[in-house]
Amino acid sequence: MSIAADLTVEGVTLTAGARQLVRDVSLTASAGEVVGLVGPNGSGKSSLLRAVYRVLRPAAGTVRVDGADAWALPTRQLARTVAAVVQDSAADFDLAVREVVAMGRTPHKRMLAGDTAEDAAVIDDALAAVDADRLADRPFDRLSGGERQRVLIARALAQRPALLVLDEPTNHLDIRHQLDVLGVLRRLPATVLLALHDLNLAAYYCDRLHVLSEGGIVASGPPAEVLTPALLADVYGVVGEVSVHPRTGAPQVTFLPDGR
Ligand SMILES: Nc1ncnc2c1ncn2[C@@H]1O[C@H](COP(=O)(O)OP(=O)(O)OP(=O)(O)O)[C@@H](O)[C@H]1O
Repeated sequence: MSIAADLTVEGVTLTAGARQLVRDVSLTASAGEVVGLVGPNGSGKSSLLRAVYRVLRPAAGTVRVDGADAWALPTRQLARTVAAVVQDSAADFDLAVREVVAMGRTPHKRMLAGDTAEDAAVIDDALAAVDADRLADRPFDRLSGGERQRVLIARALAQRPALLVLDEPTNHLDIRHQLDVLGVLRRLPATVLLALHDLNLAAYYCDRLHVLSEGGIVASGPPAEVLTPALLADVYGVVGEVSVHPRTGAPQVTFLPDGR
């Protein structure tokens, strides 16, 4: 298995009953890239991510991971390759934090095998990466929203995936933990596809962005090419200025709430 996988989404259409959630979407994330999905509420980001981590089967189109049809891979092979951190997962585990993170090792183990020293080290690393080492023995279901989110990210890291898919991973996190988590994702060898609402964080941490609007992709490319005042007006209906931050070199969006 590669350390980082190539993701190719081609012509994907997603439906729920008669409703079309996403239509004819194509996008790529190359090995090792951090690729952001941005767009207004209801534009189809979560739905598209669900098709990639194999929860919502495309009505048309394909999702390929290193060339293989993700929807045809054996479950165990998929779990060794792709990890997901989803929105408001109904993860009410009656488990300690460390046990939740240890679940990330399951795809790599034989049935009923215990944790090896290597598993223990990977779990320790994952906990430390999200500043959750101090939470290791706490019951997961008593954690705060942000603490839970960090533990679920640690579980995904412990899976050592070649493709990591995250839906709003900074949700619930304070600013320091937002920056820390995105920094960790940035440094991973894996390919990362994530939905983000904060355009300044997306601009700083993502190599490329795909902008979704009403179920379709309306712009794709490096943040500096994609995030323009015209796009902010067209897609979000807001007035914003975009400058290059003098120290980070990343595009920085300033919103002008009253259009001034
Ligand atoms: N199972 C479903 N049945 C009907 N409509 C659905 C279903 N799942 C999603 N939708 C609709 O599809 C559209 C896209 O939803 P999705 O959750 O993908 O958007 P999103 O871009 O992730 O939004 P947000 O930024 O609010 O999280 C929305 O209009 C949503 O109401």
